[in-house]
This record gives sequence, C-alpha cells and structure tokens, in this order.
Amino acid sequence: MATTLPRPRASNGPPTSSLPALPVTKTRKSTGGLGSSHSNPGTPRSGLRAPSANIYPGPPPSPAPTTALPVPKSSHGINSAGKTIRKTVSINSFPQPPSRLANHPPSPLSGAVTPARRSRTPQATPKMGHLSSGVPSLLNGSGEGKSLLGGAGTRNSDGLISVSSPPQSRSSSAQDSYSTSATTYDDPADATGTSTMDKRISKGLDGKGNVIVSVRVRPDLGSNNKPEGEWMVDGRKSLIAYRGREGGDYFYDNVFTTHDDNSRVYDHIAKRLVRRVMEGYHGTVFAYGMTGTGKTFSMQGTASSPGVIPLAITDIFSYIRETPSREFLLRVSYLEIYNERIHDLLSMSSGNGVGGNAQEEIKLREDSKRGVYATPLKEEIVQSPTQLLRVIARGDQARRTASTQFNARSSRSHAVVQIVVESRERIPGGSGGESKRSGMPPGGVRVSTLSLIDLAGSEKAAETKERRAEGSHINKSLLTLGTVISKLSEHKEKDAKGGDKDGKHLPYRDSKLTRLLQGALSGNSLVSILCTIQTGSAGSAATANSHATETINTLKFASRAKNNIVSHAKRAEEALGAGGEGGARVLLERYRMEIVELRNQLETQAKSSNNKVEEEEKVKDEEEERAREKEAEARHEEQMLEMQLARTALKERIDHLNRLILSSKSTGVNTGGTYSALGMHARFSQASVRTSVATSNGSRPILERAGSMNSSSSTIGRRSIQQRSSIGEQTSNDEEDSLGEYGDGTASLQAQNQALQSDLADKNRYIATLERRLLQARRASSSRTSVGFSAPNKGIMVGEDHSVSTLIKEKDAEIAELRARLDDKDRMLTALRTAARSRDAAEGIDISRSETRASLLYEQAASPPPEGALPDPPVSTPKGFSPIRKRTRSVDEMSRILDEMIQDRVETGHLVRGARGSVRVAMDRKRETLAAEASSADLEPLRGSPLKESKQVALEA
Ligand SMILES: Nc1ncnc2c1ncn2[C@@H]1O[C@H](COP(=O)(O)OP(=O)(O)OP(=O)(O)O)[C@@H](O)[C@H]1O
Repeated sequence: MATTLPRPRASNGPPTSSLPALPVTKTRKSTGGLGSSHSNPGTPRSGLRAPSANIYPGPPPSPAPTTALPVPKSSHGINSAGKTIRKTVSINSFPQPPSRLANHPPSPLSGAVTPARRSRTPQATPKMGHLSSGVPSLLNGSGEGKSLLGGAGTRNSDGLISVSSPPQSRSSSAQDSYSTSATTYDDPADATGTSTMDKRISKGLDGKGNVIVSVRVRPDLGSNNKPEGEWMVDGRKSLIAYRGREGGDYFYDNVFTTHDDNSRVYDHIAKRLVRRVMEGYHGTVFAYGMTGTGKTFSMQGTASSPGVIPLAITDIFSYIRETPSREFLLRVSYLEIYNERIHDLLSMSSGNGVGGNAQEEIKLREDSKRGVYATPLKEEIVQSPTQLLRVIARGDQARRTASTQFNARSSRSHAVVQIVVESRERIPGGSGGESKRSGMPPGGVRVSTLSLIDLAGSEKAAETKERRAEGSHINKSLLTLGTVISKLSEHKEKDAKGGDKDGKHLPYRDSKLTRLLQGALSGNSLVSILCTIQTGSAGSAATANSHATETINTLKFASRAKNNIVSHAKRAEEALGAGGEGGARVLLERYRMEIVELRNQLETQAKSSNNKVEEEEKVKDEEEERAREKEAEARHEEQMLEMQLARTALKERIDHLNRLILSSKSTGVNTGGTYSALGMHARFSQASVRTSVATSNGSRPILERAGSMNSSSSTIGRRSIQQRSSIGEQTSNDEEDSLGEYGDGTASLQAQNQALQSDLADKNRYIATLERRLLQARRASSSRTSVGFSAPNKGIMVGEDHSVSTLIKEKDAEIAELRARLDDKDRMLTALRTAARSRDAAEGIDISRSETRASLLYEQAASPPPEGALPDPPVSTPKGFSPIRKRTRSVDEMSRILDEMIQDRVETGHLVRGARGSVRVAMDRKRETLAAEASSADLEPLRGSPLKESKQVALEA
C-alpha cells in the first residue's frame, strides 16, 4: 500500500487528485459483525475508506435558512431541561475558576497575555450572544474570546453554513512532505485576512483556551427522513441549536458543518496544538461521538481527504525542517483499549488480537515524570513522515473493527497514537541565550507527547452478544470519561480550596481510558476535543429520537469538557544528562551519550588498529627479515654443502694422490735402495719394470697405478712447475750432489722424494686455490641463477648455461695449460737427468758401474719376478754375483740380451723400431693406456737414455 503524504492543499477544499493510501481507515480486521443488513454493501471491508459521498449525498441541497431556526425560548437559553441550562449556552460564557485562571500560563502563541479577561460567569445568552472567554490560550492567537454580538447577522442565511477556511498553501517540499502554514503563522484564523469571519477573528472575536472543544456535524445519510427544523448548525457562530425536546443552543470553540472538510477541521482543532507540542508542550486530541458519526473519518481521513493524524504528521516534520536550531527525535507507539484490555497495535503481527499472537499484558503505570503510561509498549523511532504514516497504518490494520447498526466498519476499541517528540538545541550553550524562534533556552532535552485518540463510538444497543460486550465496555469507559470530566468542576472547587490537589477522588481508575487520559484531563496537557454528531437519522421516528438523544448527550459531553477541563499545561522541563528516570527515557540524550561513547570507542579502536597495523607491519618486516635470513641460511647451507662436496671430492683426489705418492715412496722404500740400483735412471727402471711386467704377466694393477699416478700428476700437480723450475734447479743440483756424493742413485732418490714432496705441497696449494675458485665460481653461478630467476625463463637457462659452459671452458683451458706444464716438467726432468749422466760420463765415471748396471739388468731379465708381484728392483747385489763376474760377461752377450728384450717388445707391439735402429713406444699403444703413455714418455729419452748409454758404454767397453 502506498504511503505517501497528503498532497498540498491549495485551498480549503479537498484534494482533487489521488492522494496517498494513508491514512487507512477502517481497513482493519473485523471482530465479527452484525447482519449485513446494517452494513453498506458498497462499503469496502478493506482498503481505503471510500469517500462518504456514496453514503452521504453531501450537504443538503437547500440548507435550512437561519430564519428557520426557532427562536430561543428564553433569553437564558434554557430549555425545558433546566439542568442543562449551562450546557446550552456558549462554552465561552462559562466561568473559569479564578484560581485556575490565575494559573493559566500566558499564551505563548500570541506572545502576550490578554490584559483583561472577561468573566465566564454563566449568563443568559439573549439573542444567542457569546461572551469572549478572554482566556489567554496556548491554542489561539489572541487569547481573546469571541462574540457573535453584532455582525453575526450579516452572514448568509445558510443556517447549516459551511464557512470556507482561509486560503492556505501547502507548498511542496522535500522528504515526501509539504510545508503547512502551521510553521509560518500561528493561527489559521489569523491569516484569513479577507473573509468577514476572519476579520472578526482578527478583531479578537474568537475565544479559545488551552482546551478546545469542537463539534463536527456529519452529513446526513438522507435528508428526506430527517426531522428538519429541529437542528440548526451555525459554523460562523460556532453554534448548534436544537429545538426539539431538551433543546437549546450549544456554542463551542468550533462548529464544523457538513461542508467543512478534514483540512479545515485540522487547521482549527489541531494545527496550533501540534506546533505547541513541537515546542515542548504535551498535547492531546481526541474524537468523541456516537458510532458512525465520523470520528475515524476526522482523525484518519481518507486518501482524498487526510485527517488530523496525517496532517499533524506533516506539520511535525515541517516544523522540524524549519527549525534548524534544534535537533529532534521522534518515537511513536500505537495502542488500543479493547474490552478494557490494552493491546499494542505495533506488536501485533496481524489481526486484531482475536486469534492473533498472544501479547504480554500491557499495564498502566504512573511516575512523577512520565505521568500515566502503558508498559511494555513498543515504540518505534521514525525519521520521515512516510515512515511514521506506515507505522500508524500498520497499527490501523491491527485495530478491531466490526459492523454496527450505524457503521459498517465501526471501531470497537479506543485507539491511541502517541508521538513522543524529543528536541534539543543544536549547540548546547552555544547561542548563549534563548532561541528567538522557539523561545527555548539552549540546554537539555525537551520531551513532549502528542496523543491522537480515536475513541470507540458509544451505542445504545447491539444485536449480538459480542457487540453488546464490546458496547458495554465502550459505554462504560465513555461514561467514566464523562463522569471524570463532570467531576473536574468539583475537583476545581476543591483544588481552589486547597483540598484534593491530586484529584484522588476523581474516578480515573475506573476505566483504562480515563486512566490513560488522566494527564490530559487533569490539566497537564493542551487538549482539543472533537465531538462528532449526526443531526439527521435514517430509520424510524424512534430511531431518530434515540439518535437525537445520543447527539444531545454528545453535545452535553462537549460542553462539560469545555467547561470543566482546565489545562495548565507547561512546557516540559528539559532533561539534562541521562540522570534519573526521566533522563534515562530521553533517547536523544541517551543517543548523544551513546554517540560520545561510540566515538571514544572508535577513536580507541582507531588507535589500537593503528598500533595493530604498525605491529603487523613490524611483524611482517620481522617475518620478511626472518624469511630472508632463512633463505640466506639455506643458500649458505647449500653453498657449504657444495663446498663440502667439492672439498670431499678434492680430498679424495688428494688422498688418491697421496696414495700414489706413498706408492711411489713405498716403491722407493720397498726397493730399499734398489732404486739406487736404477739410481738416476729411475725412469728407465720404472719403464723397464713396467715393460717387463707387462711383457711377462701383463699385471694391470701396476700399470694402472702407474698410469693413475701419471694421470693424476698430469691433472693436478702442474701448477707448480714454474715454481719448481727454481726448485727443479735446486733439485737437479741436489741430485747432482747426491749422485756425486753417493754415486749409487740414493741421493737422487731422496732428491726425487723431496721434489715429489714439494710437488705434493704445491698440489695441495693448488687444490686450495682450486677450492677457492670453485667456490667463487659457484657463488657467481648462484647469483647469476638468482638473477636469472627474476628474469624470464629464458634468462634462467641462458644464465645457467653460460656460467656452466664458461666454467667448463675455463677448466678445460686450465687442464690444457697444466698438461702443457707437465710436459714441460717432464722434459725438464729428462734434460736434467741427461745432463747428470753426461756429467757422469764426462767425469769418467767408473765403467764398472755401468757394467754392474748392465749385469744387473741382465740378471733381472734372466730371472723375472714372480707373477703378480711388484717388480722387485734389484736392491742388493745377489749372492754369487760379483762385479768381477759382471765384468767378465761379454758386452756382446749383454747387447744380445738387450736386443732380444727390445725385439721382444717390438714384436709385442709395445715398441717401434726406428729407421736408424732406435726404438720408441708405439703411439697407438700410448694412446690406449696411460701406462703405455708413461712408458712412451719414459722411453722417448731412451734413445738417449742411460740404458742406451749404458748399452753404448757396454759396447764401448
Ligand atoms: N464528514 C463526513 N463527510 C463524509 N463522510 C463522512 C463524514 N463523517 C463520516 N463519514 C462517513 O461515515 C461513515 C462512518 O464514519 P466513521 O467510521 O468515521 O465513524 P466513527 O465515528 O468512527 O464510527 P465508530 O465509532 O463506529 O467507529 C464512514 O463511511 C465515513 O466515510
């Protein structure tokens, strides 16, 4: 259902175009109903209440002329019912108790207290004259009473006159609302300007106090049946005159004829009150009347003619919008009193409580600050007119209705909408004085309540039991209300005398309705009562009579109310802080404190979150740092592992080399000087040993070891050759010395050992260097790899390949260089040995040594070593092999043996005979095995070797 606000009223007339669905009238669930005979079949049971035009043809086509009114029977206006004499005169003529009058606050509306108030002493109303009440009022602009004396007769003859409301504008504005004149002028009547009536009002002819009692006449269903001539309704005079039994003239603050629409009714009965509520006064508007007379129609209205509630809502928000100096908080509750039980209409999901959800019993409580209030009651905070209207529409849906004799959709409960307005100066203490506009000092929160009450209609009889039960409750509560109002005058008198100030003798507690209205009735609130009547009646004469009686009762009630209820409403005190019960209820203050608290929390949270962020960043940094460290550690470990591996590999190689060296040594040691037999011809002896072994038994291990040694030396120990070039000289000198000293090659072996040791040291140094280089290369490679990782994949491959290939190339180059150096070294050693031998020869070395050697060789050749054993170089002279015998051996024989050996080698393919008779190791064999390579290397100098020399020497000898 659409919930838009009433459209702006261009004039007093009803809106012409479609209006919001709210207020929804009589769209409530029915509690049952009377026979359909009483209901208007044309009236929808749900949805918007249709304009009454279908039921009521509208104003009488020819309104009764004023002249048709019966002349009052007496100048006092007293009819046959003497008791009602006071009630037949204008309520404005009723006296106000002096004490009350003195207590009346000055009218903030007019801003001035009427200096002289006329007495309201009951008096006769000859010529139906009205006396000005002269009561300063919160609800009128002047506080002056009105008088219809003089000028009154100038009006039209339309007795049931409908006086047009002054033109007003409800201009469109934001927030689905529209501004009403309520916020721009104090009294709708004040702004009339042009009309005669309004001129009269502006001249102070309108008298209204803090309690406004108005009567609205509903259009009759059919003018044919109505007992014409008995009723006269004069809107201009605010007069209703009845010329029937118990007839009389009834004057009220406002009398609305059948021509007056809801807008005009609102403007006169509630507009000012709503404004006062916004300024901090409590206000109560209620509609009272017989069933079917238009209470709900007036309070809620229809889509095309919004009633008091929607128009009040519009004005509330208009006021808020136009009062920027204050901030407001609105909360709304909606309850009904049905069969003397209170129901929360906002807590009901649907239905009207009959078969609806069970509710916690709502009770009425009272405290000094809040007065009488219902609890527990749901209050909804609303922020827009639409929202507020929706809430109320929801409550309407839950309200109980039923069909009665006079109303197809009769309200069977009293419905109370309460809008609590909290307001506070925007800058507390900022302005330093009272707000010019509101006259309110800045400071605390002001809480006021607007109660809008649609009472259930009184009815004489009902046809069903249920209706009767409802009716009895309704009637009882309305009776109690009447009683309380009646007794208010007694109370006033007692109060004036200083007794019963609390009004304890008043039967407020006799019904929930009066208890709830206690605050308003006892004068704490501005009050506006709208009594609805219907002058005509369809049906029999009896019905018409009964109806007339009911109507008169309503008029009497209205008169009593106007006469007895005295409002001394004061602006609500501002609640400062949240202290006390009242303060705790002030949501605005609570919210302000909550906001402050939340802000503090927010700041604390912001701080802590900042700290948290910092801490998180710190932790993140630390984690990153740790991750980096871990990575570095892992890299380091990896490098260490690689180094370890490299070192292990190198150590293995060293061990291997050492083993080889030891092997060489052991050869030397094992030979126990046999080498000395080979002496300076170690190479030769080695070669011959290997040759012989290979020839005799082909012992691979030996060859392999020898090859291995050569290989090792060829790959490792080459770096120090240059260094050793000087050492080599030294060594050769040593060798020379040793040779010269001992002459048996022992010195040469030692020198050789020394050379090997130094070579080993060199190799170790070289290995260390290689380790370093390897490490550097790996680091470079890893850094290149890591750089490559950050680059595209291609980069990684290229980087790695490049580094590896470069490394390999470097190593190859190094190996090649070392090989070359080794060759140099070998050549140098050979040259040194040759030089030594040449020296020996030059110095005339004993030939016998050669012979001995030759004979030794011979012996060795004759008796080869056992198979598989290392060749035992001749370390000692065998028994029975004297030098003398050696000398006796013919050189030829020696030569022959040698030749045979050589021939044998040649035949086996180990040696190749040269063109000039020289021999050399076969090149292919050299390539085949390292041993052969070593042999080849050693045999090369054989051409000029000691063997050859010895052979030559032997031959020479
Ligand atoms: N001033 C009016 N102009 C046109 N139609 C009216 C007027 N007042 C009442 N009606 C119509 O009369 C019928 C009864 O009105 P309404 O329901 O407001 O009476 P009520 O006093 O609330 O009755 P109850 O006490 O049974 O709830 C409705 O259809 C309504 O439209």
